[in-house]
Amino acid sequence: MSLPAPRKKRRIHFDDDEGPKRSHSISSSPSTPLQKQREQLPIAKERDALIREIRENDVTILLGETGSGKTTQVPQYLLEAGLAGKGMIAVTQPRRVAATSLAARVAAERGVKLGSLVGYSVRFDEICGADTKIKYVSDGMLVRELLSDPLLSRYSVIVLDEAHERTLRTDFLIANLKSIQVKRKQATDVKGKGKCTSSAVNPLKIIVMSATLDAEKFSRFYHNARILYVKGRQHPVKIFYTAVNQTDYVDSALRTFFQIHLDQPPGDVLIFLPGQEDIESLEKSIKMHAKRLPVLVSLMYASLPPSQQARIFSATPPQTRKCILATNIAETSITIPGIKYVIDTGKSKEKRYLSKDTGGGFDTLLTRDITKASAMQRAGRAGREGPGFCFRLYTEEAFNNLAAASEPEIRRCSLTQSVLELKCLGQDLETVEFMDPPDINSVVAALKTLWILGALDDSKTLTPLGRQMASFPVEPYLARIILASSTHECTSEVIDIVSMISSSSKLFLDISDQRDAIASARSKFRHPSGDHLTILNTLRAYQEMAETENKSSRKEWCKQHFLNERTFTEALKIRDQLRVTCGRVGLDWRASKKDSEDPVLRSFTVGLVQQSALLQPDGSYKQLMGRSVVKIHPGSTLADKKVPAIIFDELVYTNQIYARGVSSVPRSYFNGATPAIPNGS
Ligand SMILES: Nc1ncnc2c1ncn2[C@@H]1O[C@H](COP(=O)(O)OP(=O)(O)OP(=O)(O)O)[C@@H](O)[C@H]1O
Repeated sequence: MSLPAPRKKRRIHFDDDEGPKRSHSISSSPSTPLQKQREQLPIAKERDALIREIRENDVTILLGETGSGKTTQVPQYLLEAGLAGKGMIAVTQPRRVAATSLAARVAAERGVKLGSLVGYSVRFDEICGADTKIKYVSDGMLVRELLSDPLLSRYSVIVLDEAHERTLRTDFLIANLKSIQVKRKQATDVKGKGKCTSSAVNPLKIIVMSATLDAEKFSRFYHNARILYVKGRQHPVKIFYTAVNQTDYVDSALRTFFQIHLDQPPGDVLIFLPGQEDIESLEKSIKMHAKRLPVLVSLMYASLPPSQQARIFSATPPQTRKCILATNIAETSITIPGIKYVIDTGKSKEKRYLSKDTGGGFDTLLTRDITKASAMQRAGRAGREGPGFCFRLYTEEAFNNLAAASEPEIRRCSLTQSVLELKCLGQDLETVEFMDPPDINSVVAALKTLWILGALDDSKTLTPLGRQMASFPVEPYLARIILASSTHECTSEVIDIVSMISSSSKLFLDISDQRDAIASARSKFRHPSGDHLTILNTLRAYQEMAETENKSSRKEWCKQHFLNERTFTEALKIRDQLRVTCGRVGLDWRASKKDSEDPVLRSFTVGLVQQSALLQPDGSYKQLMGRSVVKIHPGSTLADKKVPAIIFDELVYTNQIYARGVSSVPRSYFNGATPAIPNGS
């Protein structure tokens, strides 16, 4: 893509185009002790009143501007006031990066080692100890704890942070905490009368927090709970809108970045874009134009490995401006030191369930306009250490027309895992009191999937297999594959592949101008049946090499084969956890076959029966269960091949529907795979 020189041409005009003045400087001094910083936060003035209210009320809804100090301070106030009692304080976060970085910050504020008094727990990673009292936890992890401890008896206080995001897991917790609180209260009353032996008798306090929340709605749900407002923000953020709407938001972001870079005082820049592709394209353009003007570009999106995401928090070298290109995963909760300028494209990707009626039957990501709540959260990432500036790449009128808040995930995402989790708790999605009830079609689709996987019987009752599936920290279909591998005696191989699939980073690096070199470097791993066994071959080759080679040779080996080493390291950690879970459910993960091709593919077919397609006479592939015609993704080892039947990990919806992570299987594998599957096509 050729781009105009950003400075001279097509300057973007903002409504107040004087822009931030050069005289602005960041006010906080690096030598300021953390304690002093704490005392200066707006919430500090309200500390005593807050504690009093929380002590008196079972549920508190707390609203305060971004950066006012809710997330880092409230848990510490609770601890200092003795409200944790003998239990712990959990603070939920919709995103893992927020949970890990907040725990590190609060541990530093208290002068303790991370994992002692303050810890965190996110999927596949936990740093906590016996003396942990404040635990930052992803909402998904707290849901998992619920499965083994239905009264969450280890916690005295649960803080639901960033509740406005209304993730499926947060909604799940909002609903369950309401009934848990009643049960624990009853237990306390009974114990008071000397009749109870339960240890989970301490009452539970619930605190719901956000900067952008429909507080009245939450209050009504929790029996008119008390709403508290923390006034004020620590530093101002000046907002600029474009004079006219921008059609190409990547190009506009590029030009706005250089307007800041060339004209404005030091300070790092955070740019919000919808997805990885836009981020990579903007990264290239910035690097191309910034040759003589030092810019350090860092990236932040969900599929980047956690260790790489963490780089955005590292210090900016002197005389350099850091520019972080992020999706909405950097939108809430986190403080990125140095950020003074935010550029908001006004777009994000939103997960949506495409129903079978529209040719789907799967979750997909669609680029959409953000909401007012998101715009405010994005602006709030500036102005955390000093005055900040937010450049919105849309007009003020467009902002006024944005929806106030996004539709809750429960109304737009696949519910399969949630239904399974509720079943394990003895509940039904249809009968649980949610803040917003789910769409009945999504409930039916989830029940059907679980029945096909064998997690539910004909009367929608949880089967022993379903309970085993819920024990695994992966999607139900992957858990089903692992359990099927026990029958086919290939659990070792299957867990290897499932771990690689579950890793958050892409294994195969794709560099468009080196396609031939890539194909030849990786040809030795290629398995004729497709991607699943190719992944296994690649992992085996990596492990064999890693046994004898040092760190730098391993890195070189990965580079030569265009592979992402982080995928291997992350997958090996995930594998450890899956092996432990196998042990817990009585499965021998060491089970392995010499010739594993057939058993592995049979196991995968059991879990992927809904993610399969059959070759049609016209050469296209049609979903076995569903109406979509799908194409094999160009990145697959089976791209352009015609095989009678395929199974795949996921569907990607662009201008076509692509199947990704594809293997070829004989049609006969589907016979009897489930009672609902028709024979052949
Ligand atoms: N990692 C960090 N490095 C430097 N300062 C930090 C860090 N974390 C927090 N702070 C400081 O503490 C302030 C309060 O942060 P906190 O996350 O508690 O605010 P909040 O009210 O929860 O905001 P939000 O709603 O945006 O999450 C920040 O504005 C910043 O000044």
